[in-house]
Amino acid sequence: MWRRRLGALLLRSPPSSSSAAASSCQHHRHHLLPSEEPLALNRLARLFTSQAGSDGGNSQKPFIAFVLGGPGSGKGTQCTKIASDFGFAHLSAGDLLRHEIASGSEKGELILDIIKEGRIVPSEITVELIRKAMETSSANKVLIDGFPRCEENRITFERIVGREPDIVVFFDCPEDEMVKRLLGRNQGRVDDNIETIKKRLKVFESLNIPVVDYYSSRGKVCKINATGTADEIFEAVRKLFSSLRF
Ligand SMILES: Nc1ncnc2c1ncn2[C@@H]1O[C@H](COP(=O)(O)OP(=O)(O)OP(=O)(O)O)[C@@H](O)[C@H]1O
Ligand SMILES: O=c1ccn([C@@H]2O[C@H](COP(=O)(O)O)[C@@H](O)[C@H]2O)c(=O)[nH]1
Ligand SMILES: [Mg+2]
Repeated sequence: MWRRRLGALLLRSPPSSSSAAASSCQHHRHHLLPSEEPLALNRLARLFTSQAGSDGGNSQKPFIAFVLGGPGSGKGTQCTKIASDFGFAHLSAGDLLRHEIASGSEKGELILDIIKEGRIVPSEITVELIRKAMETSSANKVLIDGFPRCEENRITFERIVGREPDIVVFFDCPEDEMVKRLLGRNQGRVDDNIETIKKRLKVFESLNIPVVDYYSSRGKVCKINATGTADEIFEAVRKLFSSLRF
């Protein structure tokens, strides 16, 4: 009850952005500019949002940002910059799956077949890889890049990890730009060919957008205009992350 009332008190508008790569964000409890925080309220907030454990208060739950956007929208590129400037651990679901393929496991063979087709790997497999990576990293702020891909992914994450993200960053990019970027990526990915790209775009529209809509309805989505250079886009990203309290 207290926490709910406090949450309502803490809602603030994010700063506005006039840059080309602007962001539009919804209200949520982490949008606090330190300069705007009344001290007492800030202290109360920390008291109520910290997850003190048996170690005397050091075991806080990590701040989780899901990073979504179409194939080639620049999620990986921007996550690298966020990790370096804001100290986040960067967990890319696609990279975890490709790592499993490279391990030569039986599961890896199944994953490879699915990725070649641009389809979605069974939720239990991906969530288990993410859960283990989160446990290993023990970071207090985590970017989960390219996940959840569908509602079932989302529900499985929330069930197994027992958390919702604190924020969802959505990179909004036109299809023709995404296709151009993917065809020029040149990293030898089995899914960077026009046939698979078309399938990935369809899966994105039909299964991933509903996840963005779900989190939008929960006030958690910050949409970033993902056109322009990577540095221009990062200016909008930097403004967003600078406004967060984590
Ligand atoms: N703003 C940009 N302008 C032009 N090229 C870009 C931009 N951002 C990233 N790229 C390039 O586009 C390609 C795709 O970018 P990136 O890998 O970051 O996208 P992604 O969203 O992670 O894609 P995927 O979903 O396939 O993993 C890369 O070759 C990257 O260098
Ligand atoms: O949560 C996920 C993430 C990825 N996949 C599969 O991997 C490829 C590549 O993912 P990228 O994020 O583009 O690196 C994707 O097309 C899916 O086939 C997945 O199933 N679940
Ligand atoms: Mg990527």
